[in-house]
Amino acid sequence: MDRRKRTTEEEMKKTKQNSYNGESEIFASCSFSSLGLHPTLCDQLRERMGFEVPTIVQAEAIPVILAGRHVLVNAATGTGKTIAYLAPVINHLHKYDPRIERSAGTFALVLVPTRELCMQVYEILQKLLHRFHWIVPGYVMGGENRSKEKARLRKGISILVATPGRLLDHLKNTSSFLHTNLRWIIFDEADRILELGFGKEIEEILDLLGSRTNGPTIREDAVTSEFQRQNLLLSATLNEKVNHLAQISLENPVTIGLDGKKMQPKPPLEHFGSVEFDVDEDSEKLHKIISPSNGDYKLPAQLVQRYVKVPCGSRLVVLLSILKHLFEREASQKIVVFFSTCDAVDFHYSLFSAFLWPANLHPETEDRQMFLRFKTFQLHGNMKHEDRRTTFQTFKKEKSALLLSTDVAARGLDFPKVRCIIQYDSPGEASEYVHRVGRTARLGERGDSLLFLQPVEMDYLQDLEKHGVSLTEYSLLKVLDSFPLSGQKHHIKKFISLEMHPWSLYLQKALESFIFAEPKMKKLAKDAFCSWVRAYTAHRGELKRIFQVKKLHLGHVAKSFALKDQPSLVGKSMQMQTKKRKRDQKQQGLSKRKKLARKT
Ligand SMILES: Nc1ncnc2c1ncn2[C@@H]1O[C@H](COP(=O)(O)OP(=O)(O)OP(=O)(O)O)[C@@H](O)[C@H]1O
Repeated sequence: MDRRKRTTEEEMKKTKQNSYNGESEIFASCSFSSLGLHPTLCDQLRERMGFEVPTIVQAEAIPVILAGRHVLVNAATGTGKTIAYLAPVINHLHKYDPRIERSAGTFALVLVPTRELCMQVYEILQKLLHRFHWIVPGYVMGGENRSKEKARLRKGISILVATPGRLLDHLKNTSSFLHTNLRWIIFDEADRILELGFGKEIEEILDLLGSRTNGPTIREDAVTSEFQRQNLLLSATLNEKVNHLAQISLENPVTIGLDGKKMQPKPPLEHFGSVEFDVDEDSEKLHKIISPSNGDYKLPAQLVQRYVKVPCGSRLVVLLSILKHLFEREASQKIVVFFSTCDAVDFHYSLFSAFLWPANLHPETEDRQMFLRFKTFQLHGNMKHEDRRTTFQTFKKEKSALLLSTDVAARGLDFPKVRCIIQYDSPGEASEYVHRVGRTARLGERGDSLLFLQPVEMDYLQDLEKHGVSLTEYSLLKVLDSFPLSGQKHHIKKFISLEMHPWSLYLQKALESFIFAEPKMKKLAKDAFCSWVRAYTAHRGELKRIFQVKKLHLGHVAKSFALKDQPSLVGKSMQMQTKKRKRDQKQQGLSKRKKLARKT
């Protein structure tokens, strides 16, 4: 073992002893300077960012990264992974003598899955580099103006944050993009980058940058750095694909946050399709990596996780009632609601922004008031780039607001003070559940999450249990009982069903009348209905067994979009699915009847 390696391991041991002293589950009991960071950078962390001490993941990762090792970090959401990789990179760069210059091009590359995360990391970089003006931060990402990006790359960007598609585009087409000095490649939210289908782009990027550890022979046009390469991979959840990326990009990595988990030998080559590389005994030893499928996901300990069981036809009234209840109970708070499709976000956003209290409920007041009286924002991939950017920035600053979003906001985004996450449409993969709820309860703060499930979807709880995620039931009737009807108090018997609750019936009727009277809303509702059904059929693997469209009553699904009647499902595939569902239902009915006949 060389001296550098030994020192790193000793430092890690020391850090762990310091960190896990029982004082806090989030912060370490050491200082940033004791980790080896330069005093100016420590000042910067304290003065510009307000960070007095490192988090545990930072205390573990920073010395290892400073020592030049490749690293795989698996730590819970909101534990400070961004600083864990940015601080040591900046520390190294600011020490170069002579000082690095813009004209030397890019030294560090941070790859992220979404534009919002790209902006977020870039903004943190700007703050951190305030006193290091010679280290230039920059970003390239989908949706931005290519020629402006080219111009910025030509001038030189020392630390570049990028989404994979756009980066590859510049690597191939921007000849002035200088990366001969590249030393670090960092994959933030590594698993998501791969889930989004960027696997091929990533392999191509690694090849073009000459950074594939033992992949196919490096391409002739690949430019290798004069520096020793150091690659870092980070995520709160890992999967099989990350295993592969780790194998082709990390060399003898130090794993952080994977203690006690089962190590998995390198899988057979054919498993990864396009990738072929030689396996010898040494590399076999080097490339041992976690098998996350066997492990529990890490969730913030203080997060309170609940589920609510709601029949399909009552979903919308329950969502509106819960939101109203939560904001009235605590006026100043932020909530994020996750939906499965862009159309669903559009519909609910328009509805929440326009729906008024029904006129007959408060006849004494002349002006009808908004049903939900808090600022509402929407975020999804079909929005204009500029609108996405504005929403992201504004919601960040708001003290009290609601964000309706697709999974575009599920990863890495750090919206301060989000108090509650509602998963109105279930997330699918358990890892996605973990990231969605990870937008709250960040850095030891309080946080609640609520998962909507239909009675036919309850098995999903078992799927989450397999990953160590367990939820308790939310008591909904109390919330519904708290709404008055025309000034009368309704005395509800405890056993009344949700669908028959007077408040549910009343609100559903009001919503349906509202949608019926507004052609624009009706169109949005229909579109949302169709894409929701399509998304429901797209669940993969094990989850297909739980989320079966044929178990749904499409009339009730329509009700959840405040539609009185079920719209025709446009598109051939949908028509075929409906026919199949009806056929299946008929057959099920027949066999049930047969069974009954046999019994009696
Ligand atoms: N040492 C620190 N002291 C105080 N706050 C910190 C410290 N480090 C990071 N933070 C803050 O903690 C929050 C979470 O950090 P960050 O977004 O890096 O978490 P993460 O682990 O990357 O989360 P995710 O897995 O969701 O991407 C941010 O608001 C960040 O500013």
